[in-house]
Amino acid sequence: MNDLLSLDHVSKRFSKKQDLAMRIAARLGAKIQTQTVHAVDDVCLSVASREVVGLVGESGCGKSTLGRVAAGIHPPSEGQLLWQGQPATNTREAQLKVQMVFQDPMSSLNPRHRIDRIISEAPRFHGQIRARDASDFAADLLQKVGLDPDFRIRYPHQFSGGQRQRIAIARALAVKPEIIVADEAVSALDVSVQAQVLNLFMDLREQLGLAYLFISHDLGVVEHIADRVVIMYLGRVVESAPTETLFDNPLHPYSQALLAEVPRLTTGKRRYQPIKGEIPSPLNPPTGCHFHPRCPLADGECRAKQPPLREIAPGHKVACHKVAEPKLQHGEQ
Ligand SMILES: Nc1ncnc2c1ncn2[C@@H]1O[C@H](COP(=O)(O)OP(=O)(O)OP(=O)(O)O)[C@@H](O)[C@H]1O
Repeated sequence: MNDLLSLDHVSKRFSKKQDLAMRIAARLGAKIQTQTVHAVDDVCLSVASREVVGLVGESGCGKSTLGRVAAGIHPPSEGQLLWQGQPATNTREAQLKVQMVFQDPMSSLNPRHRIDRIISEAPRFHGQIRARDASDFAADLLQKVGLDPDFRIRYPHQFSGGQRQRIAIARALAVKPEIIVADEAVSALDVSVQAQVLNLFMDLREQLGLAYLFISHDLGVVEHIADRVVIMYLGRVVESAPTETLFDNPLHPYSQALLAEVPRLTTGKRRYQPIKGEIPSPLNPPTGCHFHPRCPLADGECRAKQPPLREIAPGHKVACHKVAEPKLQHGEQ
């Protein structure tokens, strides 16, 4: 498959906001050290045409930040974005090719604007449609996402959560993207509505040839929708594999622990130990392998050395000192 979007050794750091006490102390002349949050740390990730990549990990591991970097909302602190192999940051077209759908459509849809304005705003701004075509344009997109075209004259508060998420999807589609970054896009919806919106994502993939970076903490949803799964832990990718491979044979102790938390998924499969302890602070990440303080296999090497992400089978990459190198077949280099 040809990669559309690639994140090449991308890191994203934030300066931690100072709380009130720190700001007052700073005003009084105290020397306050700025703390740095290592939200995303040296991540390589790609999304191919029509591919659904599931991005999974506990809260705070950097999924949303990575999604925002992929969608061009946050510039990376290090590394770069490539669109079809070319640096993407300078071309407006490349930025429009990746659109984002968020968890809470109520806060991302302007409550004072009519739906036709919300949907047509970006393509009008970018000169893709004329003002007089905006209403028909919105009606057409509403139909594409399974809503009544007459809804275009209504306001966001007049819709249910599932309908608002469809409107957010229509707005994302308005600039003709090739990749949608869906950030916990079904997490706030009831289970039956979740299934409908997931089906809509899959229908749009068929109809429009879309690819997705699908961010979710819900492994059940990811198993259902993704072709490939990327597991993040404290800003780094720890494992990446085709979905079936990852669910049948997770290799990283963190991936195994995540799967152990979903009983339905482990039925009839190998049993793994659930994860213990809290995710450490990205302000002061552990040395070596970030997962070592919670890992049952950790030893001195894990505490001292960061494991590289190695390809141990075609398409299956893992960053763990304890996963053995694959044995070379006779005649292989
Ligand atoms: N704008 C920001 N300024 C400072 N710190 C931030 C900012 N955005 C995210 N962070 C921090 O970066 C880390 C990763 O956050 P992020 O939201 O990307 O994780 P996540 O895996 O998506 O978690 P969640 O599922 O809870 O959203 C967290 O420690 C978070 O507090």
